[in-house]
Amino acid sequence: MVRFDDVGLRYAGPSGLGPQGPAPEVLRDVSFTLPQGSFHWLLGPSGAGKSSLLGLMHLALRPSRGEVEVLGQRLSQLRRGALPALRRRIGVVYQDFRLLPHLTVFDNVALPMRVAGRGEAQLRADVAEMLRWTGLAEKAGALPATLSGGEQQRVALARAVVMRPALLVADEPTGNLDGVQARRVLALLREMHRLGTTVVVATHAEALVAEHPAPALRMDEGRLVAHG
Ligand SMILES: Nc1ncnc2c1ncn2[C@@H]1O[C@H](COP(=O)(O)OP(=O)(O)OP(=O)(O)O)[C@@H](O)[C@H]1O
Repeated sequence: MVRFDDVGLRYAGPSGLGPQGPAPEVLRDVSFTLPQGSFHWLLGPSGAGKSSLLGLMHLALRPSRGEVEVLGQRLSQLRRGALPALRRRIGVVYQDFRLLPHLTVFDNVALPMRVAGRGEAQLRADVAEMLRWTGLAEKAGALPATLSGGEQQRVALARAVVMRPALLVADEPTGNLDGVQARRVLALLREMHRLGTTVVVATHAEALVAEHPAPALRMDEGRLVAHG
């Protein structure tokens, strides 16, 4: 479950100021609840605040005001030391993949498990399963630069879900892909939803949204203008 209650966000330096004085609020009065296991599109024009909203959801950002609750934990009440464990339950996929170029496909997908200190036997089994699921078993030893965009995004998706997150957020995950590859990535995101994960996908791809009707959060100028 994800709950935002009257959330505001400013990108300010430590002084609370932006370059031109008090930093403006890029998110304002945002309130919504996403039930566990739901699938939502996150829509809105460029600059509406979609990435900022996702950044709050996957705990890369903290709200300037209001409450963010993710997977039953209120951020305002969370001890700092508890943040990494909560983050591990959230998978993130970005438009630009963000793979580590010097690591193989296998090692990119294995990274979250290594960071979490998982044993090598479990890691090998889980990574292999994720590579099969994303159709990349043959590419385990390849470096990201030798893959197509669609393949790289599927590696990023495998890495995002290898820890079996309860929440998966994707920021324009199909923005750099052609129609066929975009559909393939979306099918995997929907499969995660079918398996019980809460999924939120920010996109400009109206055609993809039309093909896959689902509830949507719609942002405009930092406000949530529709939810349903
Ligand atoms: N790190 C940052 N520092 C300062 N301002 C930022 C930062 N990131 C985003 N913003 C501002 O916050 C507002 C919302 O940006 P955001 O990236 O969340 O929108 P978006 O809907 O995701 O846009 P797009 O669809 O183009 O990715 C914009 O005015 C943007 O300039």
